[in-house]
This record gives sequence, structure tokens and C-alpha cells, in this order.
Amino acid sequence: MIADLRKIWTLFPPTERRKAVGMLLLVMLMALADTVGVLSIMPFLSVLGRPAVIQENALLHALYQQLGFHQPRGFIFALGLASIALVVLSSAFKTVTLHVLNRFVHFQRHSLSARLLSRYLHQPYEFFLAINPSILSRNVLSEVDQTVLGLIQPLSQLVAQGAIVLAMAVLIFVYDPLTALVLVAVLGVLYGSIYGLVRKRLARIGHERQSANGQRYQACNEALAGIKDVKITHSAAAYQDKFNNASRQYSRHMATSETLAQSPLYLVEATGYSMLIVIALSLLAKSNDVAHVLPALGLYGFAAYRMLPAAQIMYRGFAKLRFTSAALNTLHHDLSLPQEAPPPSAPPLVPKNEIRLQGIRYAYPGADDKPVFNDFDLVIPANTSVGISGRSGAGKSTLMDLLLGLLRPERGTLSVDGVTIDASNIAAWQRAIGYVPQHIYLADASVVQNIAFGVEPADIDMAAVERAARAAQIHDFIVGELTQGYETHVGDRGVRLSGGQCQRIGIARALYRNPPVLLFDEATSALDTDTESAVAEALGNLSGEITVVAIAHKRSSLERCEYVIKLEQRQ
Ligand SMILES: Nc1ncnc2c1ncn2[C@@H]1O[C@H](COP(=O)(O)OP(=O)(O)OP(=O)(O)O)[C@@H](O)[C@H]1O
Repeated sequence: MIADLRKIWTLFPPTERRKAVGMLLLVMLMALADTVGVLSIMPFLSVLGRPAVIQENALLHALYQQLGFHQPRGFIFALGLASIALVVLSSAFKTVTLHVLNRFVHFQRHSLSARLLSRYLHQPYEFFLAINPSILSRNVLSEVDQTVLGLIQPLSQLVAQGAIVLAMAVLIFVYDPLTALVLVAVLGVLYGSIYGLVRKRLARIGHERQSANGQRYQACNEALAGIKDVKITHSAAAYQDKFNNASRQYSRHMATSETLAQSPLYLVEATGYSMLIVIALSLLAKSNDVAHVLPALGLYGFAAYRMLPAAQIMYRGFAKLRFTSAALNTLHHDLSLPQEAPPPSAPPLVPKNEIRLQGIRYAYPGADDKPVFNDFDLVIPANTSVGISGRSGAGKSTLMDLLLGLLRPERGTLSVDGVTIDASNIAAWQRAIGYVPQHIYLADASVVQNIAFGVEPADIDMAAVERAARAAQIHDFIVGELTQGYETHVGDRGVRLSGGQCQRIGIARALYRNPPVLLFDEATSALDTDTESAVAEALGNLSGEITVVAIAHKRSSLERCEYVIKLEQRQ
């Protein structure tokens, strides 16, 4: 448990830690205010039960005289009103503290998910090859919520209520040490034994909840992203079942954890109520004077009224810590992933002579004994066009990713004019590249935003967009057939466009920045022969000015290339 608490502490950056300490102090003050409120009922009940106390108690007597009272009745009224005022003030203070606490807790949701997303986005490309994106979405959106609402919130309440329980226990201890010890011991044993009984189960269902949550996200994402295949193969029911099973298990475990966290309340309430009656009877047995017993009973009653729910909330915090430890471990681990320093901003690294891959060995993670490339060399002369062909699976896309600097070879180097590409200059190299992937990703935005991808709308250079669209043979279609021209929305992943239209927007995107290096991975495979020739001709006009590397299955697509390399088989 200490280890878990330490993990939570490490989730907070230093500024948040300072706020957490401030929160802690505020919570202590809240407990103090609560104690004062409870304490204020004592003199009122004492004087109400036996007005003679005013003469016997020095403090009350002094107060009585100082305030100029002549009748106990008026003094009782004043004590009652003062007690009301203190309780109201302490409640108001508690409301404000609660709001500050809630703000802190909910802000953690933003802070944690933003930091987690940033951590993921700064992982090397290979990280994403090994993990399902649904799991990453689940962590950023749902597991953070689970940790904040299911753990940090109950824990902050645990601290707040712990301070209240402590304050009440001290109050009763000062008044009657034995009763205080018995009360704390009974509560401790009661909650301790229930916790001992349920902690293993809570941890187990916590793990199962997390995995069911991942399956829920995955089933939903896969079914909606692959809706065409789902329709054609009539697999909606299978996906629905997959989702339902995971979702049902998720809900069941959430419900069980709530029940396990809440159920002791009734047992503890019954015990507290019984204890109150036992205390009343034993007090009465000691002194037959009800007036004498009344203030003590008032104190115990009010203290129990505060203490029991507080003890229950504390228990809930511990139970939640168990249930949510799986989510906590995930966040703790992923937020500690090493993060690359942001690359220095440098001008594009434009090749003047050559791009060279030398002595490359590359194997995908988990396939170490089956390298796609081993001792592979390739020289691409600058400002020429190089075509790469080869059978499916020969490693063409892997070669592209190595040239892009997305995959890092285990051995060998990528260099531009003799400068080795490494972490210090990778961004400069990538800035020189326009890349058209095999599968174009179109965002659910306008055509213009998809061409000037990632550029703030206000900064988009419309002349460059149009020039790129013309070269990609898509300008006429955009202005002639799309209802809102460049402002037309293309739908999620370009569902409102044909495959060839999507591909041409992808080509225009690569050309928008006028890159000195163009990398095409099957970039014209969805185009008809005439359009493909037109695109090739437009690119041909740039011949001698830029370096083009194109991958294609069809040899005909590479006819205009100055050099063609055939990747035969794995080396
Ligand atoms: N993420 C991955 N993890 C493990 N192996 C992979 C991964 N991606 C590709 N491979 C393997 O690497 C080899 C080369 O794949 P690559 O995609 O580079 O081939 P390709 O020549 O582009 O094929 P195609 O023409 O069919 O697109 C293949 O055997 C493939 O199974």
C-alpha cells in the first residue's frame, strides 16, 4: 500500500505536489473547524441540562459576567446561537474547501491525460508497432478517469476524513480516554477485518476491469473503423458480442467494487448506534442524573455522527486503492517512459550529392532472428528519381521507413551528403521530405486542411495548396465537382472521396511544402493510367531539381525513373 501511495505521489509534477500539500493543510483546517463546531455544543448542553454549571465552571462564569447576563435563560440562548453560528461557519468553510479539493482532483484528470498523450506522441515509431492504439486511447481517456475519480478523489477524501476522525478521536480522548480508545479500536478492528477479507478480490477484479476496458475500446474501434468489412462479412453480431462480453464484465466489476467499498457502512452504523446506547446506559449507571449525562451524550452523538461516515469514506479510499492499482500501475509505468528531447529547430537538410544507406541491419521488434535487411547498402544520387520494385514482403515499405528515419537500424547508417542522420538532425532531414504513404490518412476536415496538413488554418498558403493540387491532378476535380471546392469536408478518413481522389490529396499534401525530397510508397497505385501519367509528368517537370524515391509493384509506374532497383528477397 505504501508503494501504491508513493506511485500516486510520483504521478504529480512538482507544482501539483505543492498544491497537494496546500490541500492537505486546508483539509487539516477543515477538521479543526469541524472539531470546534462539535465542541461548541458541550457548554450549551451543559447549561441547558443544569443552569447551576454557570456558577461552578470558571470559564462559563466569567463569560456570563463579561457579557452582562442576569438570567441563565438568556445565556442559554446566546450559547445556542453561538453554537449554531460556529457550526454554520464551519460548514461554509468545509464547502469552500470541498470545492477547492474538487477543482484540484478534476484538474488532475486534464493534467494526467495531457501528459500521458504527450508521452505517447513522443515515443519512437516502433513503440506504436507493438501496441494496439485502442489500448493507448483507453489509457489516455478511461484509465486516467478511473485513476482520478476512482483513486485520487477517494484518497483526497480519505485524507480529509482521516483528519476528521483523528480530531474527533482526540476530542473524545481528552474528555474520556478509555471510551476514545475503545471506539477507535472497535472501528479499526471492524474495518481492518473487512478490508482483510476483500482486498485480494478487489485487486483481482481491478485487473480484470482494466483488461475488459481495453477489450471494450478495441471491439468498438475495430467495428467502427472497419465498418465496410463488418457489413460485407455480416460480422456486426460477432463484434457486438465481443463488446457486450467485455462491457458487461467491466460494469459488473465496477458494481462489485462499489458494493465492497460501501457495504461496511451499515454494519458500522449499527455498531456505532449500539455503542452509543451502551455508553448512555453506562453513564446513567454511574450517575443517575440525566442532566449530567446529557452533555457527554451530546458530544458522543455528534462525534459519532461525524466520525462514522468519515471512517467509512476512509475505508472506501483504501478499497479503491486496491481496486484501481492496475490502472495506477499502467499510468505510473507509461508516464515514466523515456521521452526524446524535442529536436532543435533547424532548416531542412537538403541533399546535394547523395542519400546513403550503408551496412544496414534491421529486424522488427519480436522478429530479431528474421532481419528484413542485413548488410544492406543503397546510394540514391541527389536530384534524380529512383524507383524501387520487388515482390510483396520484400521490404520496400521497411526501406521507406528507414529512409524516413522512422525505423532506426540496429546496425549501419543513413547519411545525407556524408552527414549521419541521428537524433540531433533527424527533424531537419524529415523537414526536407514530402512523403506519400501506401494508405493515405485523411482527417475529417476540409480538403484545404488535408492538403496543408497540420498547418493552422490562418497560416495556410492558398497559392501553395493550389499549386500542389494541380501537380497532383486533383485541382480540377476540387473546383469543378466538390460543392464547396477547397472548403468541402472529406468525411472521416475521406469516406466521401474515391481511393484515387484520396491518394491525389495525399500527393498534394506531400507537395505542399515544396520538399526537395519526395518519397512515394505505392503512391499512384489507385490511379488510372492517364491520371498516373499526368502525375508522373508533373513530377517529371521537377526532374533534376528534387530527389524522388518511388516504390511500386507495377514496373510501368517506374518507367520514368532514372534508376530502378529491384529488391529481390530478404537479405
Ligand atoms: N510491424 C511489423 N512487425 C513484424 N514484421 C513486420 C512488420 N511490418 C512488416 N513486417 C515484415 O517485414 C517484411 C517486409 O515488409 P514490408 O511491408 O516492408 O514489405 P513490402 O515489400 O513493402 O510489401 P508490400 O509490397 O506487400 O507492401 C515482411 O515479411 C513483413 O511480414
